[in-house]
Amino acid sequence: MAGASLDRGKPAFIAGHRGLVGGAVLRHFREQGFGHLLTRTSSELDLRDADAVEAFFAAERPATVVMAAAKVGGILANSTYPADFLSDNLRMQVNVLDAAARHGATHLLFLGSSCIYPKLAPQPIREDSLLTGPLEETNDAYAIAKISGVLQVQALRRQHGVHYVSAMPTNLYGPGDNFHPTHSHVLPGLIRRFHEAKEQGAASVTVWGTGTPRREFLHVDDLARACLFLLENYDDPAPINVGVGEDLPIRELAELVADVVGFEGALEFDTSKPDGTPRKLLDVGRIHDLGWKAEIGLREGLEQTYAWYVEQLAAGALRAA
Ligand SMILES: NC(=O)C1=CN([C@@H]2O[C@H](COP(=O)(O)OP(=O)(O)OC[C@H]3O[C@@H](n4cnc5c(N)ncnc54)[C@H](OP(=O)(O)O)[C@@H]3O)[C@@H](O)[C@H]2O)C=CC1
Ligand SMILES: C[C@H]1O[C@H](OP(=O)(O)OP(=O)(O)OC[C@H]2O[C@@H](n3cnc4c(=O)[nH]c(N)nc43)[C@H](O)[C@@H]2O)[C@@H](O)[C@@H](O)C1=O
Repeated sequence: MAGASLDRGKPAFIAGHRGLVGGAVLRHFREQGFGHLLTRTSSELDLRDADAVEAFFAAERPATVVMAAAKVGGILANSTYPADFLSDNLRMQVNVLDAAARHGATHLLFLGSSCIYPKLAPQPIREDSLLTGPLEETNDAYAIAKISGVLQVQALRRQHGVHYVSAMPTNLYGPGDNFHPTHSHVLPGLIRRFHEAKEQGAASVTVWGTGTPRREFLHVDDLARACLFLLENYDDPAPINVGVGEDLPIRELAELVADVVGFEGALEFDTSKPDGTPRKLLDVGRIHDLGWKAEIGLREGLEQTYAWYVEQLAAGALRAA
């Protein structure tokens, strides 16, 4: 279904603009001529605080909202802090989506994640797999919060006639990522570990799990393009997948990162760490049919991200995580 027209001159709120996704969306929206972009850091506006969110929307009245603020982390962070991942994300979503509808935001994009689908969903995963089976245990709390967001978008559309939509991106990477040694996702985690091993002349690098799970990786600049594309061209209650349509085993990903970083030692696998879901490849047929496709190849995206990481490290400008 085509999107209802969005006015790029009206105020647009990018929630989570200092994060991986929000940062890329902000850059893209600036380039695309948005005239009035609203941003707040979490210390300026804690989105878990309902009164503060209400006051912000009442004062600023954004017409468009991209909900890219969330408590986010890799497999270990998700499985260690499930209570925080559930309640922080529920609070932020409920506050932002309800206030948006109450204060006249006509367009909103809610970002979910491919982990909302059942652990053993048929591959590639279609949008209609949602709620057809048990979730992956390492991220079930986060997934339930995200599924509630999808339902909230659908309920607000039904009750208030707003043009709110939900996108389900696959695993993301790129400039602005969180490179924390234990709480990050696999790609930034490995970039950092291989880089440090190269610098220290280490003989081997440890990769978590067995190396057999398969994952798909989308560059965040591709996702940012998809976010605007969907706000302008998609107006449907069903969530829509955003991915590349190709995946690879973690072992091959690790070999690729080692090659890009220039680490020539051995790989070891720590099987005491969780593997997570065995495979998570999105079916991207629906978004392809609408006319959007990923453009940045994994090797090219990795080289660009590694160059960015080295530059930020030298400048002491990597985000605190
Ligand atoms: N990274 C990935 O691989 C994937 C991400 N996604 C989704 O994309 C969205 C963004 O993720 P990503 O950019 O990676 O996450 P990041 O951790 O990079 O950024 C999250 C942002 O959320 C903001 N935030 C967190 N807590 C609060 C709070 N209490 N109040 C206000 N703002 C807050 C932070 O703001 P501040 O910096 O000011 O503290 C931060 O900039 C999430 O919904 C996530 O589920 C989906 C699939 C994969
Ligand atoms: C985006 C997505 O992200 C998470 O799910 P995940 O796909 O399992 O993400 P991950 O990137 O953390 O791991 C992918 C695979 O890689 C392996 N792995 C190897 N070495 C490292 C490593 O060094 N760090 C990490 N994190 N993983 C490693 C790891 O063992 C696993 O097999 C959820 O939080 C979920 O909620 C979510 O939305």
